Amino acid sequence: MQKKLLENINSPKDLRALTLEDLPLLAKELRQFIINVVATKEGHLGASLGVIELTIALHYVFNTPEDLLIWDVGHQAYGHKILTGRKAIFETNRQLGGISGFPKRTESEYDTFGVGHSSTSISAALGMAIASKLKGENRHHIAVIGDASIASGMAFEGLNHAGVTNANLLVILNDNAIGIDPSVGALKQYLTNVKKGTNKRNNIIEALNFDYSGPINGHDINKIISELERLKSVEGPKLLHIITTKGKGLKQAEKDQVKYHAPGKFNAKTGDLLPKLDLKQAPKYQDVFGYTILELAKENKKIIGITPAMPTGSSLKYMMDAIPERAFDVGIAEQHAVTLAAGMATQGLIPFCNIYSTFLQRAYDQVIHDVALQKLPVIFCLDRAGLVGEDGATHHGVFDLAYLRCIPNLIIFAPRNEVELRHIMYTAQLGLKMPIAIRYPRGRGITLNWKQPFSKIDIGKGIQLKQGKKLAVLSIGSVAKNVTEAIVDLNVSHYDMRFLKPLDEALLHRVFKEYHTIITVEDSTIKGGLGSAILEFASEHNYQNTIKILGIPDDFIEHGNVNELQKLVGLDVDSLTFTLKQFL
Ligand SMILES: Cc1ncc(C[n+]2csc(CCOP(=O)(O)OP(=O)(O)O)c2C)c(N)n1
Ligand SMILES: CC(=O)[C@@H](O)[C@H](O)COP(=O)(O)O
Ligand SMILES: [Mg+2]
Repeated sequence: MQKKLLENINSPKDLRALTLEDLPLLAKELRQFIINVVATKEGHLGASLGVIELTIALHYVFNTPEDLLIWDVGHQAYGHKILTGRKAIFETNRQLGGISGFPKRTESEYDTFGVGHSSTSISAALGMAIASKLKGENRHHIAVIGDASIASGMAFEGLNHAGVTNANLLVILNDNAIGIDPSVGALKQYLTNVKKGTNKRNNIIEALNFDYSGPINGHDINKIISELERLKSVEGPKLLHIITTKGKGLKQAEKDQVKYHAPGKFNAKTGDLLPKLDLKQAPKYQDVFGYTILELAKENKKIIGITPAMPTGSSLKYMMDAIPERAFDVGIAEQHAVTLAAGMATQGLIPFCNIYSTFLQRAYDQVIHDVALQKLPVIFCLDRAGLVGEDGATHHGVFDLAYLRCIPNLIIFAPRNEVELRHIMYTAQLGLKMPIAIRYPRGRGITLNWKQPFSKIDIGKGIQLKQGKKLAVLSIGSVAKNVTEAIVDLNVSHYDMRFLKPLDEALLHRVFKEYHTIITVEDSTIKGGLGSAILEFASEHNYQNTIKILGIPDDFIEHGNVNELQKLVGLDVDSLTFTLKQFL
């Protein structure tokens, strides 16, 4: 009978008791374990399958958690979670109340740093290494970072600093030549040349004062272990370059690496994706963006599309395929994406800069300093706004309304459905004299016949969706759908504000005069968003109405599916009905 290894491993101590000869079998079991769970529970797949050997080797060679291991982004850390005491609860991955899909400090002492947004690992590991030195503690600090993530500005900042320290820092560059979509940029070309052996003499890592080793085969567990053992005694900053295959061990995942980054449910035995029910469904917002920008760009030659590393996720891919000279994937470089768009806008181009709401947080200064301050008409399309679901606290797009509202010269719009998204994209490219941020949610909308003729939206105008007597509900964005359902049997008015900025003050004066009670609803933090704007309006105009703000509480919201999370924060249909009834 074949030995079973994984079932007896509850911590890296158990792993270290195995012989070197055992490790390939363990790798096989660990891979299968991940495949089996992700096939039914969903999650990120390819990245974890690609680092199975590395994960085992790291916990085998280093004395974790005493030695500090940091996974960049963390979507590749499933093997790490399973080997560090979370095997039995791995089935709860990304589910409400279950473990997080990313390393999280409160979850395990092996998760030394909370991650989710990319390219933070080198800075964090360097910080820890400097701290260890100052405290007189002798330990290793290891950052594992992918080829797409290391191309980000923040990773370079970390490397640049580390190179003038003698910190005990090991950076492992996991090079699989792909991010979510194929990696881009000159660094990718450079790494390809290193792999081919044509660039050995001109090593930018060594130029940054790092001890460089590699590239080595990241699936050869013995080789990695012996290299890690050697590096343990090398002083100062060092970088090990390993070559891996994303999705390693599952044929389809190796072949279609984009799809199997996070494939949804699939057959664990065959690897085939489970067929989706062939229902007539409303489109995903991202697709409405993708098809609409392409449609507009065919007519308006000034339109440019920009995405920082999310061509598939944002659906800018459609334009990249059709008009490659005017659609750019700039890699994981949100700051650059924004300022690039600003530069283009100075020259009369019309850039649509599509960034997930959560990732725009990284380019906040660029939005203020490079775009709004200069009143440059960049069109920001903020996808994945609101609660995104299973990715959880690191990825919810719930701060955008608050962090954007305080910026002068910026129009802020949230479509309540896909048709409104189309119309505002059309409106924005007609020649706004200032920037606009359009924020819309993850997932599908509500309109089957979404491809309606374009029509211009009046900037700063809200609309009334329902007339009632007892109170007024003001909502913004796609949460309007929940409000509409929640008030079917209630005698209340409902207004879609559409614009957070400029506010429709004429509409608000009418509402404040007609209704004593006003309830605001937004799928964004209640600190600083629509509700706050309405309170400010009331205060400025000395209105004494009762105002209740509904939205995301002042807390970080965990992972779970969107319906569960909406319930948790009181934004689902039943909760809204219940709350509104209290005010009738
Ligand atoms: C700041 C930021 N931008 C974008 C993302 C979305 N994202 C998650 S993983 C990923 C690709 C990472 O590629 P790489 O570093 O090569 O790791 P791999 O998936 O290949 O292991 C991207 C773009 C993110 N997590 N953080
Ligand atoms: C790890 C990461 O940041 C991405 O893979 C993210 O999970 C993508 O989110 P979407 O599935 O919403 O595109
Ligand atoms: Mg990669």
